[in-house]
Amino acid sequence: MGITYEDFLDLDYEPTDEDLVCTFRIDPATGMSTEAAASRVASESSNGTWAALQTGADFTDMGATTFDIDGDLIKVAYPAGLFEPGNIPQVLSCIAGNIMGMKAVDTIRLLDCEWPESVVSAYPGPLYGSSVREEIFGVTDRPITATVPKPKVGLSTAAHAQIGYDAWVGGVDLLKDDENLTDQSFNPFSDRLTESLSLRDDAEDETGETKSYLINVTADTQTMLDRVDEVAAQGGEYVMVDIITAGWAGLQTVRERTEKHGIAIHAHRAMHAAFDRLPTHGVSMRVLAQVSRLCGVDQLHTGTAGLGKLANEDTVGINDWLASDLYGTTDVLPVASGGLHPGLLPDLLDATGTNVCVQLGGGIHGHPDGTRAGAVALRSAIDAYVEGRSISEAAEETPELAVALDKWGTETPR
Ligand SMILES: O=C(O)[C@H](O)COP(=O)(O)O
Ligand SMILES: [Mg+2]
Repeated sequence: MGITYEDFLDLDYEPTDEDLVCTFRIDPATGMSTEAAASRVASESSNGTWAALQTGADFTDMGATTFDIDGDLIKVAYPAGLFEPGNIPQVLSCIAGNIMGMKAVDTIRLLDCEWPESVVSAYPGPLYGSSVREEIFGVTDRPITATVPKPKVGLSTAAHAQIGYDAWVGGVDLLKDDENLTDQSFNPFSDRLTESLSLRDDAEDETGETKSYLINVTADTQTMLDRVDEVAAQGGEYVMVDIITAGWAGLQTVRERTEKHGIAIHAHRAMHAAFDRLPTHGVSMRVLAQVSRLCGVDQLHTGTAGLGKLANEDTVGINDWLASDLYGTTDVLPVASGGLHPGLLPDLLDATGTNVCVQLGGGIHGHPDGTRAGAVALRSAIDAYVEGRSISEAAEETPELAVALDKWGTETPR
């Protein structure tokens, strides 16, 4: 039986509960009909190719079906049996593999996936999700907060830990490594872990509040596992992984190890914009977030609803999906980060709600009176929002917030 690409188009097909349904936006190549391009997408991403096959060999039909075409949007149904259980790299090699570069389409963007339970049940999902707020910090009614020491790299270990201390005693919950700080000579991983957790303990003693640290373990997989073990041995509650640059396979292996230690995963998405920034091509952040939830990250950067320094994106829509029911899979706590300062908090929290983590780097360490004042300004803005007080009222009671508002107002930085 020859397979030709017309075999992959059936506008009468009704997807089953077992199918993974993907929505793509396509721009057919010149001279190619939308139907032909849509069929090639289903073919190349499942079991077909450009030529009609005449092998004559028997095979299990794992072909996908394009079943809906609506303008430049198409829907493709994939049989669950096409996907190896628990193997995200293989799933993405199907639904975001060759089709991203094939000539049959000038551009193509994977917009959304509707995941069947049979695929989802093969993944661990998050260990904590948004319950990190209560389970780790005992917080139920406010966002948790984080800060990245700046300059993002180059600080000595002692300076990094001291900045963390100043932020913790100022009211911030989490110290966070930046995405490109791992184990460099100026700030070695093990030293940074030990010194930061030691000052974390001091800050807890001083404030009576739980404090924690998002240390970046990103590296080759074995090194990441060793670092997870090291964090666990030193009493850390989190690890941070640059999930795009570390890769999905590495993340899945780290997730297996964090399960053993009861450690939460903070997912930074550096390099995501290589896939999701162009509206006509690539893989949407919505799909990257879906895959991250299956792999089991607890916290994930999802943008700032257009308010910060990063390009605008569907932060709220992605956050809603991360909180949605997915056959009982634990949710993910969204992280708003990138160009935020206290003056933006009311609008941000109006958009995202308070079941989030809010990270400020420059918005704390750029405070005219330094890190501790910047942390006080952030925390007072958060507390005011939760208590229903306006930020200007809060500023009358908290001079550090007044100084931050005087410096940055409510303007969005670039
Ligand atoms: O890693 C991040 O999220 C950013 O580096 C945040 O830094 P910023 O708050 O200074 O933009
Ligand atoms: Mg950063």
